[in-house]
Amino acid sequence: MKKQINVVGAAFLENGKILATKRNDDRVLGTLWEFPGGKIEPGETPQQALKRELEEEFNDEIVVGPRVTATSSHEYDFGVVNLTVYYAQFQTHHFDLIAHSEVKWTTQTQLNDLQWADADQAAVAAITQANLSQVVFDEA
Ligand SMILES: Nc1nc2c([nH]c(=O)n2[C@H]2C[C@H](O)[C@@H](COP(=O)(O)OP(=O)(O)OP(=O)(O)O)O2)c(=O)[nH]1
Repeated sequence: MKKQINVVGAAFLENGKILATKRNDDRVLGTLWEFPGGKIEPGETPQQALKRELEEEFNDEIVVGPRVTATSSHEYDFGVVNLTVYYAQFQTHHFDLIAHSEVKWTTQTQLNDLQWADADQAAVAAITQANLSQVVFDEA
């Protein structure tokens, strides 16, 4: 069986726009757009993993909101990525680009103009169809 890689991503929502990020070129899938985040480590909840990753990648504290849609799996040559995306908001605004080469705040329709990693298709489709004004952040 191929290696299973459990990954969590953040769909940051601000003023009706969603943050799309492009990984540094030297990383796996470096030419594609993704939701910032990374692998869930043993013993972590998805929310804890997301907070840790965003501190590592942007040096920011975040609030994790509801899940965008069900976990979706995609088989790459290096393994199977099981991706879960959550809506999120920034609590701090350092926004240091430590692991990314490009970031873009996009409207729902503009999301479809970007070339996303294969595992992201379901989340992108769900966000495109969502009523973003009804996404609630309990902790915020
Ligand atoms: N963060 C993130 N990763 C994604 C998305 N879509 C997708 O297929 N992936 C893949 C790329 C990677 O294989 C994996 C995430 O792992 P990661 O962000 O820790 O990337 P990495 O392999 O560079 O990390 P590392 O082993 O160097 O610590 O999931 C996405 O939207 N966000």
